[in-house]
Amino acid sequence: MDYTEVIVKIDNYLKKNISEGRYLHSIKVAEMSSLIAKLTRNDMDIAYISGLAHDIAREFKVRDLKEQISKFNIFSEEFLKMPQLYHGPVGAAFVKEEFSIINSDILEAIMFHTVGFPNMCNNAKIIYVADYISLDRTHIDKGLREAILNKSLDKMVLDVINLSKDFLISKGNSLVKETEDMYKSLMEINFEKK
Ligand SMILES: Nc1ncnc2c1ncn2[C@@H]1O[C@H](COP(=O)(O)OP(=O)(O)O)[C@@H](O)[C@H]1O
Repeated sequence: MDYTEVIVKIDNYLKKNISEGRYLHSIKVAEMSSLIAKLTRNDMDIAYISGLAHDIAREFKVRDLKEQISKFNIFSEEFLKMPQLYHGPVGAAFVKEEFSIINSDILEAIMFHTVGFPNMCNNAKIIYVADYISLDRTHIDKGLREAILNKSLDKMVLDVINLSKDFLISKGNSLVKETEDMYKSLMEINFEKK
């Protein structure tokens, strides 16, 4: 895969098809993804491409998202009740079709970026964290961002799950099963073996 060519194609698509605010967010997530990949010794180009494309389907019509989610049979009932979560899997299918991207690390990262998934690959963990702590996210201050970036990748993910949980609880909502299961699997890896 020619990374530069793919980045230019996705960038051109985003500039034409999504709002300016969402485009700026996509660039910031791409930059943060690449930084996290560097810090955790993962592939920076793969992370950048995934971050850039993660929200490619965020502004698709709800009717289209609903129509396409039926292709996926891995999501929980709770997830399926929330069309605002569908843009991950639908976006992954879209980049495969539109840009012939077959790299599974990229597709998995786009697919699971909003709620995560148990045992997802490192690149997917990177995008999950980057989407929450990118520089355009005003609810994260510099100190908290730096504290998260100083941790191992799994502990970054655990921090983001905890922050999302607090946020959702404050709004009267809760984490979907995918995120809860990811939390449990990470706790087993990080703490049970001690
Ligand atoms: N793990 C989760 N469980 C349940 N709902 C979630 C979870 N993560 C995000 N949400 C909700 O899904 C919606 C979309 O989230 P997201 O795509 O991260 O928003 P944004 O447009 O800010 O990128 C938000 O309303 C958010 O509260």
